[in-house]
Amino acid sequence: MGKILIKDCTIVPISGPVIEEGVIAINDDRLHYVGPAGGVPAGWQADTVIEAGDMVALPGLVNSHTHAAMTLLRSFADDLPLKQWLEEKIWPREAKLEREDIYWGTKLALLEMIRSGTTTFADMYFHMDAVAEAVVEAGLRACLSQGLIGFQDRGGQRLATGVSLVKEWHGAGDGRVTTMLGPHAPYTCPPEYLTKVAETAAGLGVGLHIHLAETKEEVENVRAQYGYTPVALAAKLGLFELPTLAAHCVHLTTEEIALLAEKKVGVAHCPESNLKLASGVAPVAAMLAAGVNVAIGTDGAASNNNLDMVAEMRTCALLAKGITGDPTVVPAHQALVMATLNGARALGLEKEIGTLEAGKKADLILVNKHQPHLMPPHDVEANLVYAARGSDVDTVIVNGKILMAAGEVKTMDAGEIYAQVMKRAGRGQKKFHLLPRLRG
Ligand SMILES: CSC[C@H]1O[C@@H](n2cnc3c(O)ncnc32)[C@H](O)[C@@H]1O
Ligand SMILES: [Zn+2]
Repeated sequence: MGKILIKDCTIVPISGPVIEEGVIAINDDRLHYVGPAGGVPAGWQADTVIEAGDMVALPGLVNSHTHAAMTLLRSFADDLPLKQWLEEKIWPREAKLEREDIYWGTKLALLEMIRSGTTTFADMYFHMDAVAEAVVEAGLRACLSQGLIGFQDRGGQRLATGVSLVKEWHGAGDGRVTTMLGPHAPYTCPPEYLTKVAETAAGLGVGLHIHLAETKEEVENVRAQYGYTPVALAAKLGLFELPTLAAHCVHLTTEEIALLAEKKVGVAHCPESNLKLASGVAPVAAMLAAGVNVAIGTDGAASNNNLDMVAEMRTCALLAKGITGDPTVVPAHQALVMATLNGARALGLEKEIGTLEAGKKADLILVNKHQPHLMPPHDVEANLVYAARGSDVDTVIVNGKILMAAGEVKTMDAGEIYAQVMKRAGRGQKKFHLLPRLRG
């Protein structure tokens, strides 16, 4: 790690106004100084100097809801509604995935995330020890939950696996890995099981990561079966007494929005997945107005179909305007806050990451602004949200370590990952052919 000095960049700290010709000093894993040139203490000597005159620095993006290893199922099942997509395509294929498949699918996801500026993500899937291993190796930060399905007779066994993940991996990778328990959804976890999971999480001192109110059908079915909507059921069972990260929250009443705000539930808004599965459009403007902590997630690459948080920010802002008929909702700064600080808060990490401030962990990205589609920079934040692309990210630093410099990922072998994924993704289905130039 050591000392890194980033010189002459435009800084978007999120916590305050944009700083032109700024300087960022990093000391091991933390930000030592963020501000105008001249503010670095005299005699402070860097081991690495990054000349960043062409760059915009901002906090690393936080993908608040994904299933990383679903990169293996990218373009495997498209143009279907959620229930059919899950029941007829995804779950039968997932049942055949082995631990090593998930490890390599996650590696591919991490490579995609690093290259598009995500430094932290919340993940819910199976074989999460393999995910944790991949995260520790790649250098990213992640909040990991074993996905728990309570129906069938293996709910107890799955919960035990989730508990082991917490005990064995919480704090791993110099604190970069944190954990939660991940009850999948009220339609796959009966109330007694949700209660048991919540009690277990309380005992472990961790939060919950759950899919909630994603489709109209879910709301109607859960209400018909249990007498409560998904949000009301989760509240009644005490889930919201714990830190809860709720993915989607598309179909909500005004009362439920107020409840999510009161209980400080972190909402992972996944606009592109919701659009593609035609699940609906989450009431983001209303949630923000009511004080709900709304973050942004991509969901998995099988429903998005990418993990590009720069694109997701843009979709989030545009969709909120389109659906309300009000162009003033979710302005650029708000979209950036959602993709950084709100994401950090939803994962319980707001004291450590989410803004560029001295004392916080050194998780940041540099975006190359010297490109035709980012000129002129009348408003840097607007350019980042409305004009930038994930591929504009040049440099990624997590916990004070450079993971990507000048577009080159330092901690991963892309050729090996592509070869492994091509071998595993089509197993038992179809054969993929790897071009010679992609072979490891
Ligand atoms: C139990 S591990 C996670 C589980 O969630 C599935 N999944 C992926 N995307 C969605 C979504 O949008 N709604 C509900 N469930 C989803 C994934 O395939 C895994 O089985
Ligand atoms: Zn999901």
